[in-house]
Amino acid sequence: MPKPLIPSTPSRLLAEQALSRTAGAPLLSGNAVELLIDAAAHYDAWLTAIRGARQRVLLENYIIRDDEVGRMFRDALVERAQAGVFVAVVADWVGCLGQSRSAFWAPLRAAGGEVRVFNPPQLGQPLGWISRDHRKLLVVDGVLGFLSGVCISAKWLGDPGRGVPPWRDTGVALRGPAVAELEAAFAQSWGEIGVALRQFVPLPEPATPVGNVSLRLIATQPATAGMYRLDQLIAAMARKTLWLTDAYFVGIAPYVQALVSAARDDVDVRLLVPGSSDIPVVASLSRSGYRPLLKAGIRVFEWNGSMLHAKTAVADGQWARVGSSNLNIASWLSNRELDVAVEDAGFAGQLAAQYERDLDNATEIVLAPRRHGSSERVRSSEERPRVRRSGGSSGRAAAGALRIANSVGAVLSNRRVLGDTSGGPLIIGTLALALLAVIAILWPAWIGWPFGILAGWFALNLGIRAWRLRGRNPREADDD
Ligand SMILES: O=P(O)(O)OC[C@H](O)CO
Repeated sequence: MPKPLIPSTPSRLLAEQALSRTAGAPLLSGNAVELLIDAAAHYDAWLTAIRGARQRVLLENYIIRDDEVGRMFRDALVERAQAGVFVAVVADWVGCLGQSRSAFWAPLRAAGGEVRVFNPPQLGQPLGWISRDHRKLLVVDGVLGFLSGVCISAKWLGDPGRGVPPWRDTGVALRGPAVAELEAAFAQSWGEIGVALRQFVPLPEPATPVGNVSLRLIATQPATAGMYRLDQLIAAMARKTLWLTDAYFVGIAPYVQALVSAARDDVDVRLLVPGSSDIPVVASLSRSGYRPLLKAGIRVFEWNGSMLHAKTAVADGQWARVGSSNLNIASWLSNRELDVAVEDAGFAGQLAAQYERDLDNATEIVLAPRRHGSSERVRSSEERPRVRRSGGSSGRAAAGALRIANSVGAVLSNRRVLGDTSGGPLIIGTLALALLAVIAILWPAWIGWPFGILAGWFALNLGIRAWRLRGRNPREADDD
């Protein structure tokens, strides 16, 4: 019997306080939680919920693609809007870039539905595009809610015709008090883009709780870092096991250190990542971070299917996290994300069992001794099956760029000890800077022009921002 992650009173009260403050989210009891595995199960559950909506449908997703899946959702929303149901959709501008155009939503708007696009590029915010709405959320009638890693695109279903299996992804269906929090999270995104969400007639409280699961709903906004701090805290609190799954792992030093410390305390720490990613550059950056994990005794596995897109964690068979947050700096610090942290042995057990099933289709990465030379090399523990994958695109490259900058910055400022793991990003950084140096010496105008244009662009944006803020009192300006 594993020791529980959160022990009995009074340590429990202290642990709860730490978890609530860190996550910025209270513990909500009386919920029902259902685990959803892979996109087909999600799309079935989501479409059934939408088609059964009687009063309101709130949908927020990073990617909604104009393909057979996207159109199925749009048509279901149109049908509900025509029947008088309030339908509101938030889609992310970067996530949907090249996936769906404004015209895709014309039938829904014509039916009375409302669609808002999160954070398109705008003057006055030259770096504003970095912050994305990465949530995957659906709430129907204020009683049934979903959050997940799954976007709305046929890509998640694979391509049976070409032998591409479906992507591995994870989400949950929620009933109970958590659903009001989901609506509040949606209302916050909605209100950020335009006029606030209308008030709905409150539904009568069910006479008895719909379930007995306690959880925290963590709806992060840029720089609140609730999920980052919670991930660190869980690594510090785990006593027996910490099993992580992530699509775009780009470990930064403080988090890697938290995992290393847990492993050194004999916690069974495992990390499952894609073997074949839709964003190969991020996979390479993930790999370049394996060595310190392996050296500390953390077990790393690469999934052998088409693409592993899930973002989950399970600790000590007691605590489980599911949602949209990847283990990288883009998710932790600059996006709007939505995750649920469940404190329930039954649910955590289900997620742990799924983890073990996933490992059956994964290859362990190990440190193997070299024949000549001193250091060990990172390699697969076995011959791997070749799997076809479908293509993809994403802003997670920004996390990769940050990792390169992090490693190069560490060398230049001498501010942390670099393990031999930083070699990959350092080589990329070295080549990029050497290229820049050659261009600057031989063709200075090639550097001068872009620099001049960039400086001018920033000046223009800052000027516009200053102009908009003129005459406002400092408190209003702070709120902006
Ligand atoms: O950002 P994620 O983790 O939702 O991944 C979306 C990818 O861009 C899919 O190609």
